[in-house]
Amino acid sequence: MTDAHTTGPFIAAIDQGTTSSRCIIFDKDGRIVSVDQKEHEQIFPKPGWVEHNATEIWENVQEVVAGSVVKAGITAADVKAIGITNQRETTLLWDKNTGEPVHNAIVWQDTRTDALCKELGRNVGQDRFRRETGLPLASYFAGPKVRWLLDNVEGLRERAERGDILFGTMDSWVIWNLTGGTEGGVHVTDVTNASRTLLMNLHTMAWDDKILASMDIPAAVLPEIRSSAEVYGTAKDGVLAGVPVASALGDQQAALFGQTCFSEGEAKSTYGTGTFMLMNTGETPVNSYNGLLTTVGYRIGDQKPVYALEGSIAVTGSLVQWMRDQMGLINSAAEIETLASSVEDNGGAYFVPAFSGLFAPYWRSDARGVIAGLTRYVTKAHIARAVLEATAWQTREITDAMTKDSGVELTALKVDGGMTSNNLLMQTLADFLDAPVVRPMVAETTCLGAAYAAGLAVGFWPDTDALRANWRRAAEWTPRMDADSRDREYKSWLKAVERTMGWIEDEE
Ligand SMILES: Nc1ncnc2c1ncn2[C@@H]1O[C@H](COP(=O)(O)OP(=O)(O)O)[C@@H](O)[C@H]1O
Ligand SMILES: O=P(O)(O)OC[C@H](O)CO
Repeated sequence: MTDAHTTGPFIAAIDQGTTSSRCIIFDKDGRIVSVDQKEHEQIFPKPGWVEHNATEIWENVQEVVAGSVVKAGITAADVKAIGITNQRETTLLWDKNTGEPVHNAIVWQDTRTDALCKELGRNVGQDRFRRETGLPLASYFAGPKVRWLLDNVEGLRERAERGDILFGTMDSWVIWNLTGGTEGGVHVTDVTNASRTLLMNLHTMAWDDKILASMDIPAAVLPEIRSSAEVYGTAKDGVLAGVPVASALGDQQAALFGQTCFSEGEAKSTYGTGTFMLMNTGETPVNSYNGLLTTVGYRIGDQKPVYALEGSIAVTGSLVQWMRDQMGLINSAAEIETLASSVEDNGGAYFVPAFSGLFAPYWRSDARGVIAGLTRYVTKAHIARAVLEATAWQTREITDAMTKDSGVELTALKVDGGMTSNNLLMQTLADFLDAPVVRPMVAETTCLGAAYAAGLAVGFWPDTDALRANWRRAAEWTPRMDADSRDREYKSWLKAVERTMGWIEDEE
């Protein structure tokens, strides 16, 4: 039921994430009224391959939307808009006549397109992609995954060229289904999601014909690129039938929006399956010379797009999951804090979780995970500590690169995401960054950002200033580590990172 102090109307935000889908109902003060969430299967067909069943995902989305509406005790009439946010880059092709996916979705962590990316680099050139799209040529992004599907699913290329096949990241898939699917569903994506495909020109905000040709991807499969905050259509069926679908943002951009980082130089870091730090760089794209991505932060209606620099880390929370599920060293994610707190330090061990290669600032697909510095002294508690430190050191490498690229010194870091409930990790982060780390009252900033964008689109909130007023600090960690220890430990971490590189040979 709704909180006694909460009266409608409301905004519903759907977050289609890597491990789960959730729906959160928010009130006008940006407070959570209800939440419903459901996990989906992670499919690992081969080493380095990660897939999702998109039909399962759409069923889960419908379930959590219904669940959150029931828990809130409201009806569609109380909901002014639906906002969408999603795991980015995860790639799906489906048949527009049947609504059936032609293959499982290929997840952002999947490395099967490594060889293809190397080939494209040789034939087309790395620089061209960086210049036009803001991204390095890497298996992380959607474009090469589309090409892989067209090359590997029998008969697909002909169907795609005939115009029967639609491509989308999870935002497009959810919006198409929500707005009617085969019965007139709208095929759109927003600028933030499109900026993760390697196919959108960052300067024109349109699909880049030359890049499409070099990747051999037919334009017929592509969704229309729209802003992040506007009405794309209305929900056709289900408990929210008739409600406008009014925003879409990749989840990390949504978190930037939810953390109200609306001014140049403001940054946030989200600690979930992976970790993604974004800094608002204003209305002009900033090129990175230090391994970051240039991406679209958001675009509200027909206003100018706002750009961001991003540091992406592939493996953080998923390393904790791996410790739990594959290693059996902990029973729950939260237990890693108890285990790691039972020792004073890492016992000399450093864990570099390059499971999907290394993302920012290295972009090395030939790297694989390493635990360095092992001696018989090291216990599972030291490894637990090294696991948490890995997240903090990887963040430090990103903040160093951000400072070099933007010239902005980090004065404090706004954080959110599932891992921020770990106090030891947050303290370690403040220590390694030598800067305060602050967490807002509403830790669900991803959904909040999608709700804010949808609310702006339908006039539920007047402007971004009204949203800023909702941001409140809940917790803060300040640095306690001496500079000598920090520098010494950082050096050891960087040595361990070097050991991960070159593990995968070209022919593998
Ligand atoms: N107390 C904790 N300590 C460390 N990691 C945690 C803790 N609680 C959750 N996690 C990790 O956080 C991730 C879940 O966070 P969430 O923000 O829900 O992720 P996502 O949106 O990527 O699915 C999981 O990978 C989990 O292992
Ligand atoms: O679903 P998350 O929170 O793990 O986020 C995934 C990112 O969008 C990948 O780029």
